[in-house]
Amino acid sequence: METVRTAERELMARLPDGALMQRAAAGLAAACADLLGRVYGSRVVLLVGSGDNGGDALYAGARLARRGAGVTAVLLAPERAHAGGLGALRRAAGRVVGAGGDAGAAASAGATGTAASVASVASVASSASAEELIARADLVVDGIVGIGGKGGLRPDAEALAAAAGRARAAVVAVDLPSGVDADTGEVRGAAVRADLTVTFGTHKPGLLIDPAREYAGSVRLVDIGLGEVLPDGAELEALQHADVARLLPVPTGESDKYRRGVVGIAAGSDRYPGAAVLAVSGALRGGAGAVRYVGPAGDAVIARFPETLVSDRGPHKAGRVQAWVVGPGAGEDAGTVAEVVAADVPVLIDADGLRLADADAVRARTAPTLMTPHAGEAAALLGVAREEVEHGRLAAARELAARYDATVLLKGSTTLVADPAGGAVRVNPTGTAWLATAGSGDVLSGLAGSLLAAGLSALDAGSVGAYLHGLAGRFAADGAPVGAHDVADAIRRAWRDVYLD
Ligand SMILES: NC(=O)C1=CN([C@@H]2O[C@H](COP(=O)(O)OP(=O)(O)OC[C@H]3O[C@@H](n4cnc5c(N)ncnc54)[C@H](O)[C@@H]3O)[C@@H](O)[C@H]2O)[C@@H](O)CC1
Ligand SMILES: [K+]
Repeated sequence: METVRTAERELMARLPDGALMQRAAAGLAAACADLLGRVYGSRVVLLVGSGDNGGDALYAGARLARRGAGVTAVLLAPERAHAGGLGALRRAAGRVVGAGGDAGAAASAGATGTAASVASVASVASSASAEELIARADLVVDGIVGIGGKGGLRPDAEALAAAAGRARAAVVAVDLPSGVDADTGEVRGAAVRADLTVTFGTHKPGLLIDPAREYAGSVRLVDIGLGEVLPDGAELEALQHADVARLLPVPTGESDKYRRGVVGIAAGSDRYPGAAVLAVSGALRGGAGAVRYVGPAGDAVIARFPETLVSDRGPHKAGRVQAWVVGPGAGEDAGTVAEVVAADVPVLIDADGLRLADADAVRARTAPTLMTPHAGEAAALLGVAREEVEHGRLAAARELAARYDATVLLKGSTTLVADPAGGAVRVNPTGTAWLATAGSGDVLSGLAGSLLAAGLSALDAGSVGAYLHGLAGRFAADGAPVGAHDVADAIRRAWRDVYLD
């Protein structure tokens, strides 16, 4: 968040005092009003911490109060609440209570002057009343902590977050849900669960990554003018349709099947022939001109996809390919994995291949390598618990990329693609929970491998593959369970959706 803070400081220096906060509060109040539908007569509770995040909430609350909402601010640290915001709310006839505070005492505090006087009147109260207010509210605004938050929520804040979670009210988070890490998406303790997050200036990386993404609800960005001062080189980026359309390999008049790239699939085993069929099904839809299959499941592959070039000799002898995919359903065939890893073309390593590949051999490769672990596989490679990866996806993807000197596509609730050279990590925006189905990863590895063979870089092949795969998953599911082969079938529709958009 240092980049955001620096940009804010730079912009603030050029603007009148408080201008940014006013922009933020105006956007926040508008989003709250949209969510409420009818502002007049609605009950709004503001959860107010001791920083500027609370200030945003107070100013937005004042705007809602002027439009006839009944607004009550619950102050976590009455003596340190944003004084200007508190004054504005008071002038708009809003009420103020301490976090443990009772509404009656604080109503009188609201009539008096400074934040300090609020502290003196509201400190006696029963903790039930703040929670009762929250229970009766139509809307709860979480201004406990924003990008200045450190560590998990403190116990009094945690109690308010829990009360908001139980309430029937809609919950709007200011800038980010309090308790989530804005930089990494990590959630290490209690955090507010929001229906909507109104974030200022720029998308905070954490809001795009699970588990934080789940806490954020839908995210609305309010432009406060930071764009002009934010440096290029964000830490995260998400491809859009137009980006993907530009990257899709499309044949020209000069193309023949070899120029379009041949992808080799070394996958499947006697025990798991299906993995080979699914990887080939993805590869056939990825834009390569031909798919070569090497392994013991040739009959099953040919039966389903007669266009596949099947070989039962090892990868070395299978004929020229522009990229290899190795690992899906490979069982214990370490020899094939080693042969592919030694090839001097781009290689995608997935599933069993990740376990079987020799780390030094992967690092020694000179052509690009794309590794596609899910959280469990990534955890095994890193030697940590699976939860460690799930809670810190960004760090795990970066760490693996650095250790293996490979591009890493970390699959899961939020799919990330990290390059070993550093630079922005790509977050896939198209994922869907329906893709958590057996064999879906095999389809993705074939698809991304095909894109590699067609000439995309490992970063582009991984992120375009994940994008199409996610979209295909959505089309295939359409609200009902899907099998991996349905996803493979829907890749063509996803491709058209992107390309013809
Ligand atoms: N700087 C700017 O130019 C702008 C900032 N804005 C708002 O200001 C926020 C940042 O404000 P601040 O830097 O004052 O920081 P915050 O308000 O995010 O939080 C800092 C305060 O919270 C307390 N705190 C820290 N960790 C806590 C925890 N775990 N539990 C409970 N309390 C904790 C600290 O003691 C400190 O007083 C942004 O998120 C945004 O909402 C907006 O008004 C837009 C403009
Ligand atoms: K917040």
